[in-house]
Amino acid sequence: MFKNIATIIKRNYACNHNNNILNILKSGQVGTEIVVQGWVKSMRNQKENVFIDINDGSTDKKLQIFIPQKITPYGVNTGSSIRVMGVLKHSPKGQLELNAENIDLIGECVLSKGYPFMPRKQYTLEYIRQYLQFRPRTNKFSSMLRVRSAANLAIHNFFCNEGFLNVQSPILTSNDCEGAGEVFKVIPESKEIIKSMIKEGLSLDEGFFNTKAFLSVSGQLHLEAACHGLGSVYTFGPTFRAENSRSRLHLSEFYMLEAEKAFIENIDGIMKIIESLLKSITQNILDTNQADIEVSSESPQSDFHWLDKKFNVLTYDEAVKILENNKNKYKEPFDTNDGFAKEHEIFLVSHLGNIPTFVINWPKNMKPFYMREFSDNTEKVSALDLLVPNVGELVGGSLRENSYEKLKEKIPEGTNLDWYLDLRKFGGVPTGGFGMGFERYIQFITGITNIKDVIPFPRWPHNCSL
Ligand SMILES: NC(=O)C[C@H](N)C(=O)O
Repeated sequence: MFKNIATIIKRNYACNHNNNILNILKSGQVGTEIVVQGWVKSMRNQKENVFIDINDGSTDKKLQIFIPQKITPYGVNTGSSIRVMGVLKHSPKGQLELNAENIDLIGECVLSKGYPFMPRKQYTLEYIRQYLQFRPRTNKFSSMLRVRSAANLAIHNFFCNEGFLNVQSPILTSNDCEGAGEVFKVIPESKEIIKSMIKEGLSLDEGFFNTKAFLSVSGQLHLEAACHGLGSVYTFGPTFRAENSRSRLHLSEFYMLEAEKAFIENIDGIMKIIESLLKSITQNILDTNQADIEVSSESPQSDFHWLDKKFNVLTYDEAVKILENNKNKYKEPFDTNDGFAKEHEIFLVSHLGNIPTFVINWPKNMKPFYMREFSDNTEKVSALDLLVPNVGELVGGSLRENSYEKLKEKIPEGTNLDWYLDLRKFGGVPTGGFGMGFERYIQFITGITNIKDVIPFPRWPHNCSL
C-alpha cells in the first residue's frame, strides 16, 4: 500500500502535471498507472466498494474512481480534495474508470463547519454568487471560466493572425476618454506620503502625479498613439467605470478588448474586422469548449445560427423608424432625445432575425468628441454600435476625427489632451477602431443573464469586499 506521493513516484507512476483529467480522458490509455488530484464531486457508497466522481478543473467531465470501502480513508466526502493512484480501466458499462489502489485525503470539507454546498443539490447562480471564494469549484461557474479562458486565447490568436500587435494601455491615466465623468480618482493611501505631500504644499488630488489620476475608462486614446506608428494594434485589459448602476449588464470593473487601425477611410473596414472577429472566436470556442458552453449556459440551448449569416447594417435613422413603427412591441417609451434603451436595442435585433446588427451614422450629440464628422453632414458622425441578442450593445466604435482643427474645437475644456491633438499635427493618418466588452461577449455566447456571473470577482456599487 502506498502512503504518500514520494512512494508513488518511486513506483514510477505517471505523476505528471499535464496528466489532468482532460488529457486522461482524451488519451484513454487503459492499463496505464496514473495519479489524479482534484475535488470530489459526488460519492456512492456500496457495501464493499465506493464510487467517487472527481474533477480537477481541466474539463467539465468527471473521472469515475472505483475503490474498495476498506481502503477509502475516513473523511473523503463531497467537496474534499484527494490524490488518487490507480490503473485506468474500462468499467462494465464501457466508460473509462480509475481502479484506485490508494487515496490520500488532502483537504477535508466538513459541511457542518459551514461549507455552503450540499451534495447532489443544484444551486442557482444567484445563490452561488454569495460565495465568490468557492464559485470556481461549482460545475456551472468553472465551465464559464473555461469558456472565458478559451475566448481570451481565441482573441489573441485572431489578432495575431490579422497582423495586429498587442499593446498594453495604461490603467492609471489623466484622461476621461468618454467624457462622461464616470472615472474613479486615484490618490495615495499611505499616511507617510500624504504627510510629506502636505509638507511640500502639494494637493492630495494632484500632488502625486502633478495631475489628477484616474483608473482608465478606456485604453482608446493611448491605443491611437500606438496605432500612429504600429499600424494595427489592440489592447485587452481591465477598465473601470464609476456608474451607479446595478443592472444585469454593468460592472465597475470589466475587461475590454479595443482595437485601432491606421489608414482606414471607411467604417466598412471596421465592421469587417468586428464581424470576422466575432465569428472566428466564437467558432474557435465551440470547437474546443462546446460542452462548457452548454453547462454554463442559462438558456436551454445557445443559438449560433448567426455564425453563417451576414450581420445586418442599419443607419441610426433607419433604426429609429423601425422603433417608431413598432411602438406596441416594446414597453419602454422611445424618445429620440434619450437614445436607445436596452429594451429597444434588444427589440431591434430580434426584429431583424436575432442576427447581430450594426447601427451606423449616429447623431454627433449622442457620441463622444473623438468620432469623425461626415464632411457633408456635420451633425452626424461615422460611428457604429453592434447590437446582439440578449445583451444589446456589445461593441462601440468609429472612425476617429483626424482633422486637427475639428478635434481641437471638439475636445472638452480642461482635459489636457494636447498630446492626443499632436497625433493629428505630426504625421497624422485616418484611423478607426472599436471596443468590445468582454463580459458582455461571454453573456452573449452563454446566454448567462447577469454580468456578475461571467467574471471571477465582480465589482459593482457596494460590492468589493472579496
Ligand atoms: N475603443 C473604443 O472604441 C471603445 C470606446 N472608447 C468605449 O469605451 O466605448
